[in-house]
Amino acid sequence: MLDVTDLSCKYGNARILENIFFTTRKGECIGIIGPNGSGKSTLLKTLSKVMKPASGSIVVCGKELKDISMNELARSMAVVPQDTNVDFNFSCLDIVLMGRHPHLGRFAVEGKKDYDIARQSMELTNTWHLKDRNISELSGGERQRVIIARALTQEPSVLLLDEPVSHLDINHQIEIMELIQHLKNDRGLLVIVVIHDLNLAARYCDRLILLNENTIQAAGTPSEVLTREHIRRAFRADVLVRRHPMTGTIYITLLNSITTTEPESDGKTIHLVCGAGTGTQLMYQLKTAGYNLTAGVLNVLDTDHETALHLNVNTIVDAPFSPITPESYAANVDALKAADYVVLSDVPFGWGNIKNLEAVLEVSGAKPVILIAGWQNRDFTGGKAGELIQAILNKGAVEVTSADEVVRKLAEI
Ligand SMILES: Nc1ncnc2c1ncn2[C@@H]1O[C@H](COP(=O)(O)OP(=O)(O)OP(=O)(O)O)[C@@H](O)[C@H]1O
Repeated sequence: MLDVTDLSCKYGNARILENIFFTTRKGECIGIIGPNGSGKSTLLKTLSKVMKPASGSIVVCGKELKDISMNELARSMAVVPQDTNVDFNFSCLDIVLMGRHPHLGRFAVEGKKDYDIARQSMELTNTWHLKDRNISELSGGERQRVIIARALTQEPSVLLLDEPVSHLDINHQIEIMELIQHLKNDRGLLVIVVIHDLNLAARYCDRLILLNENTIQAAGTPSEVLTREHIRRAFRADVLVRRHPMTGTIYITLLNSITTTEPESDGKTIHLVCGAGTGTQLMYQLKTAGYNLTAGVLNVLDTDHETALHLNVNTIVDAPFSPITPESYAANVDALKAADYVVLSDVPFGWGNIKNLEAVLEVSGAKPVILIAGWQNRDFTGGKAGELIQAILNKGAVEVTSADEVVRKLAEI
């Protein structure tokens, strides 16, 4: 529907984009993402013929873009720019009706059909109540929605939007993204949207194009593109990428800007005994502090096991909900012996994981062991776990109360 082959874009001699290839289909939403200055708006301007490409080809609905007149293009493609400021004193309805101009004859005025289409578009974008207001008096979010209504009034088959939700509150953000979903699903529009919010991109876009370093760094489905590694490289940010249990789409949590991460360790190794989510914050903080981390024994599907996978922590695992096997126990003892320090989270102990305490006891006294307080309330073995922890403390383990304190304590050792 809109196919791009070997496109490159320049401002003067400044090379902005090159080697851009992608194809699109009717009824899909493509998100253009990337760090500031990576060329997202430039790409959109080139696709909409506002800017001439330095080289390459853009084909819209089977025809080379360079051979399509602006008026003809406006009948198949509508654009919602990043800056929706309008300096004229037009009513919102007048602005929306301007979307009909490409369809009208040279001297024709809008008729009932045009009004009906404009009204429909304004109702879809929840702006009909603003029809008599002066566009220059609207809030940024209201104006954005009016400009989207104008774009829809063009009855395009391709809709390009440059950061359409940047001025909107979260409710209106979802409203616009759901409108986009409706337009592609029910009207078969191809939507290409520049979007900064990676979570909205993951949720509403079928495919993403990640621009970085003058070209496409990654393209594909949201889960193919929004990996920790891709985000790290493009945005210089450390994130957690997970699948949302309710929406089923992936979501991203920002952890840290990479430039602020200053390792505090000399590459020492810590073996972490944790489980049931008690190790998640610890793993992240210890990794951020620069320690090499191992963990175990964890059950597959335990929250901490998932975190370990995200953070590339070498982990000894057993099957979900299974007690620790002799093989895992032996591997855990080996990992404990190989580590410089041992950290024991405030994990609840039952008969399934009590062997982890026996393993820690085996190395206690030989190396620093730090444990997080709270075990007294988390002993589901009728006192056996408490006895083992007391024995570990008797061998010189240090008890602290938080993950932050673990990091501080380790820095002191
Ligand atoms: N008119 C112009 N003349 C010269 N350089 C420009 C022009 N417009 C943009 N640039 C430069 O081109 C590069 C890409 O800009 P562009 O606006 O396409 O990036 P973007 O990815 O949309 O950024 P943002 O996320 O900040 O909106 C930037 O380095 C920018 O400074």
